[in-house]
Amino acid sequence: MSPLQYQSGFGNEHASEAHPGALPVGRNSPQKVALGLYAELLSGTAFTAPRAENLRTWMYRRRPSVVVGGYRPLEHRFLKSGAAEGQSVPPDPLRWAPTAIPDASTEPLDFVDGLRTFAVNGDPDAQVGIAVHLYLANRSMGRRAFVDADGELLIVPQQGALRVTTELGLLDVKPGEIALIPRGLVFKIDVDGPARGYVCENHGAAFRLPELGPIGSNGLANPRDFLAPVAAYEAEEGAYEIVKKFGGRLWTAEQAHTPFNVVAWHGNLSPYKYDTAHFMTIGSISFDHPDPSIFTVLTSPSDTEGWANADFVIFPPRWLVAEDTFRPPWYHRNVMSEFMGLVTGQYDAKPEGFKPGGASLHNAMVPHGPDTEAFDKASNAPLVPHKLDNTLAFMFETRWRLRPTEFALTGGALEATYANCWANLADNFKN
Ligand SMILES: O=C(O)Cc1cc(O)ccc1O
Ligand SMILES: [Fe+2]
Repeated sequence: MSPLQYQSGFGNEHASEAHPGALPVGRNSPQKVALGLYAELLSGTAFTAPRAENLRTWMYRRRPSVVVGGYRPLEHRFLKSGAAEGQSVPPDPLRWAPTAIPDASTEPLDFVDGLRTFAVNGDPDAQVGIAVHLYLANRSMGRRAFVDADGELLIVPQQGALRVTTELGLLDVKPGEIALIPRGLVFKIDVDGPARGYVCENHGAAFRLPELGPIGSNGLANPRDFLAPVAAYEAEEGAYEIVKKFGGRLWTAEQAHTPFNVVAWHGNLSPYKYDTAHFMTIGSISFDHPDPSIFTVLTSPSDTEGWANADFVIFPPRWLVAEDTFRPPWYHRNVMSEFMGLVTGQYDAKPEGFKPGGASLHNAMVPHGPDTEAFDKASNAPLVPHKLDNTLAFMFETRWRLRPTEFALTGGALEATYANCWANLADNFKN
């Protein structure tokens, strides 16, 4: 397959047409759209949201989205939303081993079937909070499409490449890259083998790039490295199943034609892919371990400045050069709640116990930090420049306590003995 084409720039007013002349010029809704198309507006923010935050896109398509059969409930045992669907959470640190991707011959799973919610907070009806899911997929969605009215989806592949088909075009996304799918945009995910990864379903304000403050006008995730699709539509005739997440539940409807029938579009509400290898990482060049906010790729603000509904933070390959410094993360308790995953390699605070495809949750005010092995090693390591390489961990950090789901607590991956990783931290006090 030849590489896909993209348009670059986070939040840009993108414009793309798969047929010349399909995009109206100088207006959005002409009396008759060119080429017999219908105009349809997708609004990701209230019409009257401030201009700097306003998100909307105009689509010019072969049939508008109203042409769909009625929705019926669709059961999904493992998909949960909002704090109310979480379990009461113990004030312990929690960690999970990787969940295996089932074999396609015994348990066929597409991206939607394979969603396993691990932790929830907030309430999708109140547009607050997040849900953290794992996905396990061993087959393509094919003629099945998904649309999430409850939130935007930040997808972090850990194993297996994804072909993401959206109303606005195609994205190829592989481990090390992420995809961002706006709330309400129809998409499907096809795979070419077993696939696994993490999803942050964001019920709150759309993810955006963080302010840079004194860092200046460049750095961290640069806007131009976010790639939006170009317009593309499916030519094949035939029906689709449309699965919609709406009010914490799944619904299914039959549509006699493809939802991927947008011939042209323009606007600033679009899906993106982003390669974390392009993240310009900043760190200490003197001493001390800085706060992990320096690794923020995207942030979803809450109504209180600085207290994010969700931050997406990565721990990519980087140099450690700080002098007279304990270089891994410090021991700490945080009012924010920290859900972590590992795409590849090792995480310096937990070199052995935290595995790619696994996860950890350090909820509000739950103490955590380097395990005994990491503490001993880092306390005695020569402080020469050291490259942390071949690694990618990440964190979904949120101001609201994350409640694990029943699946997370009883599905078999929870480590009963996680807290033992600190048990041998001795009292070394000498007076
Ligand atoms: O707990 C963690 O491993 C995440 C984390 C990393 C870091 O460098 C500083 C603080 C923090 O919470
Ligand atoms: Fe932490």
